Amino acid sequence: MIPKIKLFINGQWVESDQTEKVLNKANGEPVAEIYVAGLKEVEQAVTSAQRAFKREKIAPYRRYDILKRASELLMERQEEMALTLSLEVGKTIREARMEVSRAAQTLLISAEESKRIHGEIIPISSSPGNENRRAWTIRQPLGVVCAITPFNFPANLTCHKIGPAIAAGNAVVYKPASTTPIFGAKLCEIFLESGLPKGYLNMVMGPGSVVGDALAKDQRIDFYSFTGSTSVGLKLKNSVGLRPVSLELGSNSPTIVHGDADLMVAVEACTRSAFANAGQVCISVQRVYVHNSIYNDFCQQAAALAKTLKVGDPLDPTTDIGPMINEKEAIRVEGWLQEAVTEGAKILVGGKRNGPFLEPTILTNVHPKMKCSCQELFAPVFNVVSYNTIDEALAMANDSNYGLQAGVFTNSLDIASRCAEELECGGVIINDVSAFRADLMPYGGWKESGTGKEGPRYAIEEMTREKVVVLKLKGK
Ligand SMILES: NC(=O)c1ccc[n+]([C@@H]2O[C@H](COP(=O)([O-])OP(=O)(O)OC[C@H]3O[C@@H](n4cnc5c(N)ncnc54)[C@H](O)[C@@H]3O)[C@@H](O)[C@H]2O)c1
Ligand SMILES: O=C[C@H](O)CS(=O)(=O)O
Repeated sequence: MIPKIKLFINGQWVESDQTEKVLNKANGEPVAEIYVAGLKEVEQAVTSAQRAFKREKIAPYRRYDILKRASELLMERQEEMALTLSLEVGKTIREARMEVSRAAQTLLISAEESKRIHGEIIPISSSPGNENRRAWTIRQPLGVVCAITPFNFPANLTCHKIGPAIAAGNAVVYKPASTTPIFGAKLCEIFLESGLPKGYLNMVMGPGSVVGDALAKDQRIDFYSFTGSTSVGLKLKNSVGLRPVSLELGSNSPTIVHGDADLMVAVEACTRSAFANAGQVCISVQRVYVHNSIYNDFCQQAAALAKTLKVGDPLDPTTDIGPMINEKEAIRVEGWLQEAVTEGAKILVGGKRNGPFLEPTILTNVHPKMKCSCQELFAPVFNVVSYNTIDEALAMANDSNYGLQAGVFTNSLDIASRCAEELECGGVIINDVSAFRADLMPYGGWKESGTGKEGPRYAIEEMTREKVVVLKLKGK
């Protein structure tokens, strides 16, 4: 008997008129049944959040306690949560355990940041004629935050929204991806147990085109924190009007491997990272630019390493690569690979599909206008392209509609400094791949990779607003 998962509204578990199955992504078997929100439940969830926010403000020290406790409870349930992620996303159990511990860290960082939200004293009397005035700023929560998350990291990316939102004093209406909602429901259990007042967290599940659209249209929501594809993010931004929105969107991230790099370090990092989470990572290694002096060795070593990686049951601790989110996505990528080969690309290793499973694949002889290069692959595939000068590498890396993060392997400080300054993206990772992220660092894209920054401290800034207060003293 598979569990039936209810919506979470105003501290209560709520049924609706419709249900949908959540599938095990490796074998297609149902692992849970979720109640799907209708317009009525969406309305109730937003009402609950707004009433909670108006009913009581949670003092920062209590926000700290609640978030810290939630982090502890998440770690106490790590194995259960990792199994959930492995089943509903298809990520390997090793990756799933790692994600749960990162999510717990994200909540802990949010807890710590809840104690550091403050304004500043404005030296207003330094402006002539204002000697008898005093001024300061205060930073206040926005009110109701809508958190919409993608399928690929349902633990960490959800905690990157709910954690800062609560740390900042907001109430939350949360919509997980309809394909991977189970973790989110368990997170609501955790926040209930951690003492979060009812109504401060509400979860509605269901298709983005219905539930997501209804949330976008609800004028009572003060801020949207969206992570997902560029196309959906743009649609949401166009729906919400003047209300603030944070968009963490797509990418086709580059990594440059210069001739002076430590070859094996770069091969290991690029190859293992490109295939992590079956390549379904926004900052995944997709375009690798290698100096021509080491290009052949890089390709040979990367192909050899790729051949050793095990594709299979994500619950098997020896598996390196699980299935993609569904067979339709794997077929999309298979089509892109065939198109690339028709246009002259070479499959160095991999390329075969078995249902939702795709072999780790490396492409060479790729042209920048091929979909495998210029669009977001979001699959266990990466391209290797050679270059002669760093100018060429920078030009190719920047030749993208996206700009999330980039990696650069070099032992030259001058090359590293130049890349840091000239790469057009939100983050440059020196001597590691584009896919590096520490959860406390500022994180967010340029161009079509989005707007706004995550990382608890930065998300809190976006989920609060500053007000200046000026006091005129009675004096002379
Ligand atoms: N930049 C980042 O931090 C980051 C992180 C992870 C994933 N992503 C991106 O997410 C994408 C993959 O995730 P996905 O397939 O779940 O993305 P998606 O855009 O299909 O869905 C993301 C979320 O939006 C919801 N949604 C769909 N239509 C909506 C609408 N009309 N209104 C409101 N919400 C709607 C979905 O239900 C889901 O919860 C990739 O493009 C990836 O790059 C970005
Ligand atoms: O998919 C992109 C995410 O940002 C990955 S992570 O959870 O931040 O590592």
